[in-house]
Amino acid sequence: MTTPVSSNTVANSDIAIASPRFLASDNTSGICPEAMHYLLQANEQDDLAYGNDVWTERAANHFRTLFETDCEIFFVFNGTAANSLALASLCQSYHGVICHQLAHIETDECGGPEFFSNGSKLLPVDTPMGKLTPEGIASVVTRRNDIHYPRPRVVSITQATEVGTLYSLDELQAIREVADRYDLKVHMDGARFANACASLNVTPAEMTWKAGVDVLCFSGTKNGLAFGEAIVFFDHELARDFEYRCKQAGQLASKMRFVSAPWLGLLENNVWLANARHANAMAKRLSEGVRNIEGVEVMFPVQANSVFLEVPAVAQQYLRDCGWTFYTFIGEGGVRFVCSWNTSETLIDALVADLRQALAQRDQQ
Ligand SMILES: Cc1ncc(COP(=O)(O)O)c(C=O)c1O
Ligand SMILES: C[C@H](O)[C@H](N)C(=O)O
Repeated sequence: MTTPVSSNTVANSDIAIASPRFLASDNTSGICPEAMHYLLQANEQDDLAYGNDVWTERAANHFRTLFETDCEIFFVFNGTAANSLALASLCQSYHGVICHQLAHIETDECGGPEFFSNGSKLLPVDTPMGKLTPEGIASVVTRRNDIHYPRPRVVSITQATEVGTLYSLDELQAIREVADRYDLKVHMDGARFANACASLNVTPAEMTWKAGVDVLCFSGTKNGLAFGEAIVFFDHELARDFEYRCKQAGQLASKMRFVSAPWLGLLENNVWLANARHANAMAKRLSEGVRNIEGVEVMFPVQANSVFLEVPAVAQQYLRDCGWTFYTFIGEGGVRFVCSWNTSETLIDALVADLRQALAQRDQQ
């Protein structure tokens, strides 16, 4: 494999050095200007600590307007904390949490949900497209009813899923119906909630409490914040004492205003939606750009901002040599690219060109 001649390689002495290009995750993006504006605004003067500041109240009230209901909001640092603490508030240690086998809580949170719930067991299900189904949920609940097996208590769904697919409102409703049948709570990992709303063109209320979701973990990190996730409880009883759980877990920031205020940058003027729409559009551009590249396959329907591609190993190395960063350990293998609020058309077109070059070179070998 000769040294790549991608546009991204800069001749430097006798070797070409590719500057890194980031599409491995929406976690690599920067802070969007609107969020930065409020971060600086919150820095203009001192304020009360531990969430008692005016910015945290403003942001929480904005969420209640956005979700069209009197929900309870808690701001934490990252998604693993959000999911782990939310799940811990929904079940006891002897309960089980039904999730997809590709769920982030199962694959990428290092046992956080089990740890913070003092032992609630994740009960993974293998169903198509990274999505739980009513039948899959029922199969877990009815699998056993003896005292030796944890009692299923929660259904955890990820919207958009870890493989970039979406639950329709009807599918969410069907999951709510099976949850009611078996007395289960519904948790939504909304790491890419904004992308799902944008793609389905539905309101946050329609995709949560109106579809029977009890608690949502809404990621700001992946939508343009430096960090920060909002845990949104639609059932006040489930939120009882949750602030103590956050404090004990080290998730109560003393200068909470710097976590909450940037959310105003996303929530005002629906910047969260515009950021998500852009990321989704870039994912679509990528998936359409590679459609006619012989040897590259799109593994899942591109319904949000993630694109999973089957790419031959030698071509993967070519991409790495061109400076592309991507993960291969998520989902069912393949190469994952995730687009963000700031992903440019130029970057996407450069990736498509490098992929085309990679496969052309492979075919010449
Ligand atoms: C589906 C999903 N859920 C939750 C998270 C939260 O993870 P983190 O703790 O890295 O913020 C991520 C991370 O990107 C994710 O992809
Ligand atoms: C690597 C990890 O899964 C992270 N949540 C991501 O999606 O990039």
